[in-house]
Amino acid sequence: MRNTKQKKGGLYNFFSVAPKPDATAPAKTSSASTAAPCMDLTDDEPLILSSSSSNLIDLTDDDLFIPGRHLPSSSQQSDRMQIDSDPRPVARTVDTPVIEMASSNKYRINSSSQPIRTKPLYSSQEKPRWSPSSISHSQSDSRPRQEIQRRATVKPPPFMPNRDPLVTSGNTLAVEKDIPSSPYTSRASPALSLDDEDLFFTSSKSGFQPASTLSQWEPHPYNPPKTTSKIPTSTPAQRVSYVNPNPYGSSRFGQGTRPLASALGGMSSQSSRGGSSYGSGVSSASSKRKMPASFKSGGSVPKRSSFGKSFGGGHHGRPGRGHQNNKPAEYRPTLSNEQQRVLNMVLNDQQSIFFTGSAGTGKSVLMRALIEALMDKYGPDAVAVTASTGIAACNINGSTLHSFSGIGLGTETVHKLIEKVKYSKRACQRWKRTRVLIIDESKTMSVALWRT
Ligand SMILES: Nc1ncnc2c1ncn2[C@@H]1O[C@H](COP(=O)(O)OP(=O)(O)OP(=O)(O)O)[C@@H](O)[C@H]1O
Repeated sequence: MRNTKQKKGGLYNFFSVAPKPDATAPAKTSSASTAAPCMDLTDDEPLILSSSSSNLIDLTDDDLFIPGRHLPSSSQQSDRMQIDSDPRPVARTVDTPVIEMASSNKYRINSSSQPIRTKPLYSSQEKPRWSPSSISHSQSDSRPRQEIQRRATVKPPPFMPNRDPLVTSGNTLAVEKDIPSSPYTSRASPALSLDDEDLFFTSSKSGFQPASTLSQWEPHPYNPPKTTSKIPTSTPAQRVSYVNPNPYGSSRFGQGTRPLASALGGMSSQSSRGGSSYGSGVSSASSKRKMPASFKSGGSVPKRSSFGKSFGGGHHGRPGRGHQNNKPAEYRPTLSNEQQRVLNMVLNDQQSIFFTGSAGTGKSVLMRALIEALMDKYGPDAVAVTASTGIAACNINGSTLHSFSGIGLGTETVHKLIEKVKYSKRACQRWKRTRVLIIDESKTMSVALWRT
């Protein structure tokens, strides 16, 4: 980068910015041009005004390129111009502000010697050299600061997102220096591939930490894994029993745990067969997999058969026989006399009843007591716990009446509904083994369905 020292031989567009002592003495400008510091404006370099050498630099719109005043010196080349339009004394401009302007603000002289200020043009390879830190001001300058700033203001270049951060060198600073690189385009961003078999692991080729070092992995306290394997530990107190994430749902929920089971130890039945509905390459990934130390202690996951039992094997929506519910015991208040009377009517007298009441009268408490007592008496499969809506069914850990009965929407006639139930083998089995049918929130059922 050239400084503002005078050059004997102008190389490019060489402008000597000197004070104008007297308009009537044009010959003196020639000597002033040789004595005064000069400024070199090239195509490649920004305009630099150095204060260390007490150069006179003051670029304003009034000072530049007045036609008729640009007198090419005979001792200089044809493209060497002298500007003597500044009437201010030299002493005033000592320690002028240091202004670094971008190359886009250079001036060009056309054939008619008219100044043309070109717009900032940045090619795809050129880096913008604008920076607000490149503008500084001297304390001894007598001009208002706002004026200096206005003159030194350089319009920043447009944002170019696909460009690399500009590497700074020398005195040139760049506005893109602090722009963070995009993680999608940065070459330094390591590749991270995720699939069901590569949980917690990254490719070693990417330079990431290998998964084998993640021995201290622990689940997030706010999102603990609901399904854990039976991990044999030294003390029985630390043994983690199997927790059913959805003990009241159907067996379909058991499938959702297999990816996690695969991540835990790859011991699920489906992973052992080498097939997975969550992507290919399971067997190859399993061979390369290194489990964290916390999962290396021989954890096993129940197979498909036990899954079916654990996850609500009973199609009535009740917990299956293999279910082990670790939920805390519910609060079971002692039944009142009225509640106990209804309970006796059902259990002892075997009456079909319809009990209702206003909110908070203990209907749900009585319902839970009835279900428990009936299951103890007739067996879990003989008691069908249903509700007219899904939300009500979830509240009592049951299923909807339509789902249990297999009648679909239940809008057909009785004969057609019977044929539909007969067509479903599982529905027929449910009806055959049911001895007690409980329907919660039966008020919301349609009258037509009641009559049916
Ligand atoms: N016999 C009882 N002894 C003590 N508390 C009871 C008894 N029966 C019900 N409760 C309490 O009364 C409250 C309301 O009971 P419950 O939810 O069964 O009423 P509900 O009729 O089902 O209300 P809703 O119709 O709004 O569902 C509950 O907090 C329940 O614990």
